[in-house]
Amino acid sequence: MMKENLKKDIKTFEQFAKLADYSFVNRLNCDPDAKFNGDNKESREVFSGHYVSVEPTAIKEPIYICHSENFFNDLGFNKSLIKSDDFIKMFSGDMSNISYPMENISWATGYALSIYGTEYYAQCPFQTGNGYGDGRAISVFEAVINGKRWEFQLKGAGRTPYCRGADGRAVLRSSIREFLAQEHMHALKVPTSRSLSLFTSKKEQVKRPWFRNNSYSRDPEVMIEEDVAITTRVAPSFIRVGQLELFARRARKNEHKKAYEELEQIVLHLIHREYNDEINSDLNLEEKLILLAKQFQNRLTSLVANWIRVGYCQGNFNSDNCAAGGFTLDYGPFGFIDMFDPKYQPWTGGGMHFSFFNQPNAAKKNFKSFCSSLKPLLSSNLNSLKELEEIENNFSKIMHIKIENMWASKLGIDKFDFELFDELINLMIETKVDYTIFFRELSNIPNSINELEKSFYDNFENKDIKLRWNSWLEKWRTKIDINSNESIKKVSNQMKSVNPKYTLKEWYLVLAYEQAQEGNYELVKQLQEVMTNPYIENSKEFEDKYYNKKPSNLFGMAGISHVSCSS
Ligand SMILES: Nc1ncnc2c1ncn2[C@@H]1O[C@H](COP(=O)(O)OP(=O)(O)OP(=O)(O)O)[C@@H](O)[C@H]1O
Ligand SMILES: [Mg+2]
Repeated sequence: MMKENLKKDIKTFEQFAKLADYSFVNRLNCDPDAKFNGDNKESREVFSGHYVSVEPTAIKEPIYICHSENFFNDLGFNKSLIKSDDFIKMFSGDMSNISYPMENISWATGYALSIYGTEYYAQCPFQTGNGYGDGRAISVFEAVINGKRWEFQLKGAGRTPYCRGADGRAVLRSSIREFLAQEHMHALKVPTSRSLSLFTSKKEQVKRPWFRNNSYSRDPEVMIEEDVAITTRVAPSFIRVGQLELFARRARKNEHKKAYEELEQIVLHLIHREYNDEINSDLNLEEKLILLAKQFQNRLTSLVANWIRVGYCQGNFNSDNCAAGGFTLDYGPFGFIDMFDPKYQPWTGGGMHFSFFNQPNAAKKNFKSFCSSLKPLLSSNLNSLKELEEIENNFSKIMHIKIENMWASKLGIDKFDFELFDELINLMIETKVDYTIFFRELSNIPNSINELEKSFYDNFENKDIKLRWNSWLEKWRTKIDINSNESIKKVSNQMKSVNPKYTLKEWYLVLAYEQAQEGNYELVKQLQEVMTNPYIENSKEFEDKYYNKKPSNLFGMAGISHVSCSS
C-alpha cells in the first residue's frame, strides 16, 4: 500500500521534508564500490547496483528565475515554499543543511544506450557501457503526494560517475528551454516530466559549442561561455528504456552474480512506480511482464501520436531518452515545428531516423529494445516469450491506428480518410504552411481557402494549387457535420481542443533566453503564461506576438532553425 497523503497546503520546508518517502534507494541496490570512491564525482566504471549515491554540486548565489505555479498547485505546495531558504538551497543543489526528517540522500543512475534499436557501447569512455548514465542529473527527493509518487531530480547538478569527463552542468539556455517545454507539454495534454523550479548563477560559467551571430552554419563554429543553471524536474520515476537495457545486457552476459536479480528488481520497481494501477501485484512474474509490455506499448504509441498532433519532434529519441513510463523526457534537441515538413529535425546531430514523421518508427525501435530487456526474465517460459513477441509484432498496427485516429481528430472527422489526408499532406508541403496555424484556422471551419491564408508561406497565388485547395476544402466539408450552427460549433470546439493555438517555437525561446542571459526574465514569464494555456484564444497582445509564421529571415538560421548543442 502506498502511503496516502491527503491534499495539503505545504507552506514550510519542514512540512515539505516530512513528505520524504524514498523507494528507489530503499528497494534497490547501491553500487557497492561507491563507498571507496570519495564523493563519486569522477568519471568511472560502475559495475553493478541500480544507483550511486552522489551529492549535487551547488550553484553559488542562486538566482530565482521561475517555478511552476500550476505544478505547485497540483502538489499542494503553497507559493511561500519557493521563498523558503532551505527550499532554494536544496533545488539549487545545496544539500548541506538537510536534516531529519529528510535524509541527506541523493542518487544518480546508470543506463545503456541504443540508437534506433542498435546497442551502443562506444559512447561510454570505457567502451563497456559501465560509465554511461546520469552524468549531470541527480535525484534528491521522493514523496507520495495526494496518493501519487513523485521523484524530484536536479538537472545540471554537477558531476557524477557517469559524467564521462564533462562538467556536469546545464546552461541557462537549455534549462529555460526544458523548464518551459515541460509545462507547455503538460498543458498540451501530452504526458511529460514536470518542471518544479529554475535557478541560475552568475558565479559559474561553462563552455559550449555554438554558432556565430546570424550564422547559417550547420556545425558549431565557436565555443561560448554560458551561465549555469539547475532545473528541477519531477516525474513518477526517471526509469528509461535504456536503464532496463543496462541490466538486461548484464544479465544476458552473466556479468556478475547478481545480474539477473538486478534486472528483475528494476523491472518490478518500474511496475511499482509507473504501472501500479494497471498491474496487479498478485500476478506471477510472467503475467506481470506481459501486461507491462502491453501497457507500455499502449502509452508509447499514444505518446508519439500526441507528439505529431502538437507538432513536437524529439530529435534524439534514443532508448536512454525514452521514459519507461511512456511520457516525454529530456527536452534537449527538441523542437516544435513551424513550416510543415515531414522530415523536420531540429537537431543537427540527430539524423533523419529521428525526424518528425519518423517518430513512430523510432518508437518502434525503442519498444524493441524494451522487449529485449524483458526477454532474459522469460527465457524459461517459451509461451510467454512467444506472447511477448506477438505484442512486439503488433506495434506497427497499434501505432497506425493511433496515428489515424489522431489525424481524424485534428480534422474533426469521425473516421480517418486516407485520400483526404494524403491530398492534404501534399498540399501542405507544396504550399508551405505553418503547421500550428493551419490546423487552428481550419478549426474555425472555413468556407473558403482565403480564410486559411494566414498559415501559408507562399504558393498562394498559384492558380492550380488554389483550385486543389478549394476542392480539398469542399471535400473535407462534406465529411464533417455542418448541418446547423450548433453542429458547426461542436466540430469547431472539438478541433480546437486538439489543435493548439500556441506552440513553443524555437524563435520565441531564443528571444526569452537571450533576454534572460542579461538578467531580465520578463519574456520567460510571459512564455510561461502563454504556453501553459495553449488552447485558449488569449489576449490580442499575445495573439499578435505568438500566433505568427516564422519570419523569412530566420529560416535556416543557426540556433533558431536548428541547434547543434542542447546541453
Ligand atoms: N554537461 C554534461 N556533463 C555531464 N554529463 C552530461 C553533460 N551533458 C550530457 N551529459 C550526459 O550525456 C548523456 C547524453 O546526453 P543527453 O543530452 O541525452 O541527456 P541530458 O539532456 O543531459 O539528460 P536527460 O536525458 O537526463 O534529460 C546523458 O546521460 C547525460 O547525463
Ligand atoms: Mg538524455
